Amino acid sequence: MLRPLPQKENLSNRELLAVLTRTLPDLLRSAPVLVSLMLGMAVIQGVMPALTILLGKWTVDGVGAALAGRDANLSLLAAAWAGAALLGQVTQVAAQVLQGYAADHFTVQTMGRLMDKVGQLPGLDVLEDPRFHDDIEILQMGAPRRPLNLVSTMLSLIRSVISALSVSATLLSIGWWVPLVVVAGMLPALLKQMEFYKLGWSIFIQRTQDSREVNYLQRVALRHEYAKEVRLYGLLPYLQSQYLTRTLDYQRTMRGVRNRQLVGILPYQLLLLLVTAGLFVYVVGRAEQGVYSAGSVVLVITALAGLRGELQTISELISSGTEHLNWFAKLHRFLDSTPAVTLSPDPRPLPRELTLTLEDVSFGYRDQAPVIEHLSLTIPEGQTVAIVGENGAGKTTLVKLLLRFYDPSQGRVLVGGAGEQTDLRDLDAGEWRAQVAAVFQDFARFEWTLRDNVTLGQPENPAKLSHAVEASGLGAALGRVNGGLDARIGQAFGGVDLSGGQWQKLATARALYREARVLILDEPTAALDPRSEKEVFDAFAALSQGRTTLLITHRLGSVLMADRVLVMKRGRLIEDGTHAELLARGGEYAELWQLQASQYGGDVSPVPARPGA
Ligand SMILES: Nc1ncnc2c1ncn2[C@@H]1O[C@H](COP(=O)(O)OP(=O)(O)OP(=O)(O)O)[C@@H](O)[C@H]1O
Repeated sequence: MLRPLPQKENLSNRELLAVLTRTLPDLLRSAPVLVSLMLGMAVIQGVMPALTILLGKWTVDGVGAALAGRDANLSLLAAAWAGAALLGQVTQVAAQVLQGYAADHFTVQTMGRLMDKVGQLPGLDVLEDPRFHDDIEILQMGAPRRPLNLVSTMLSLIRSVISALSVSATLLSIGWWVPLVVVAGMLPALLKQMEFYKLGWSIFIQRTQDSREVNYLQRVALRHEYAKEVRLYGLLPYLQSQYLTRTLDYQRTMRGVRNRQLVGILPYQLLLLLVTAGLFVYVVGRAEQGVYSAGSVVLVITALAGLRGELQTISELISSGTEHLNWFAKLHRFLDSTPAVTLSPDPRPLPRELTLTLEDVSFGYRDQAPVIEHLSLTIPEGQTVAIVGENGAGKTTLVKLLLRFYDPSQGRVLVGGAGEQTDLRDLDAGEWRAQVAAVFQDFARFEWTLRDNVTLGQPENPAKLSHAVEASGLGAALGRVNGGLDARIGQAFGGVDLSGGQWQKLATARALYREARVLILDEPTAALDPRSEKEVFDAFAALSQGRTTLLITHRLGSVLMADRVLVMKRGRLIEDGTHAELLARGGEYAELWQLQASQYGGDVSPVPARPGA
């Protein structure tokens, strides 16, 4: 039943480098002091291993000299050991403290960038684009850790490279060719290791895409919002088998990669072993001949072990750095996305009269077929208009165009009376939307207090609030909610759960509280019982006086509150007139009306008809 998601390509090395050269200066600019201090710690930590190796050599040679009765400044060496150990401890603690600061800073900064970007998207085109659904979730989850992880990885890489170079440099005391032989022996193993990491990463990428579906399966199996269907339709075995199939498949693939990695790297490890063993035998042999000191033997042993560890660390760091850079590539893609709906840089003033005009408007979502076609109509300010039509006719899409969530692909949406008509694209989107209140079909259920759910960030006006709560019918429902308007709702934070109808009343109260000049009601009473429906429509009828009201409804009885009815079919306006005119015409509207009237024994009206309607 579930289709596999399309696989995305792994970024090439050149692309990764481009992401890195954009990201690092960004991060450095955002916290120059912090990053510089962290860099300082990394450099100190980088030279520490070489210092320790040299101290080891000098100490062994010093002890040898002292035993032979020669002059050796052992107390100075002891002080140097203590100083190096102290420096190591201090830099380690300081690095951890700085990391804590950096984590806090980068989390706020990255979430801020994401939210700023969303603030620059006045429309819904980017957020509703399925190509960004995955990315937005991955970005949100990664924002608190990826920037710090990348900085830490880069600093650790710098530390490890310095450490590897300085440890190699200590081998120069044995011979100029020694570091070269060691690196030549270690490099093939390092490269092979990185190749395997890259393979692991590409499987991980595939897995991130897949994991959203696996997470979704887990959510459906475990969360309360799906529990009814899961039980009624016995979905659990299906969910379990899907979960197991996908997870076991991933584990199998990863096991294969791991095993191939372990076996594949063996010859290279063997080469490394030969080189280091050969060098060890050579140095010990030459020490026996008195060419090298005992300290030099100690130096070779510790330097070889240290170098091996550092090279292993470097390959791991490059691999995890690649992972973080892939996340940043997604961040850049989102930040660089150019929305189809853009803010006007120099918006024109809001017209005095808010008459709405659509001029030959056509629209299709993304590159899909048009869902609104050649729509032309005028809604004078103050008119109440009902929009009816079959499912998918384009009614809600029309509302999205009027709110400028999308721009028409063709034609214009204009606001204003004669002589002041202004294209919606030239207005300030925020100022225009402030004139509109809406009850959306899929309104948001914010899990806040009832009060915050109604006022939605506007200053609280007690008289307006109590009117909105009463007129929407929410007041009656409140009697059964402990805490009244201050009660928290929704289950996410242990609040009271409302019934579907109560939520709808709440959405209505929100629209009533806003007291806007244009009221949009998209199926506002679909979940209400007949008495509540009547009460809410009475409230709308009172509220719509003097306001432009667009009522989208399948309950044709409510159409009687409208001055005018628009009938849409397959994105086109096919009928336009009063209820009486359209009934008399005997077209689509009359047919729909008759159909519903026959179901309700002739009376489908929750509200008294408007005079003249
Ligand atoms: N975000 C979207 N992306 C792509 N297509 C969409 C999107 N929203 C709606 N559509 C499509 O646009 C068409 C019109 O949808 P719309 O929601 O405007 O219809 P409607 O008349 O309001 O329907 P209903 O009465 O069922 O609410 C439908 O075919 C729908 O599948």
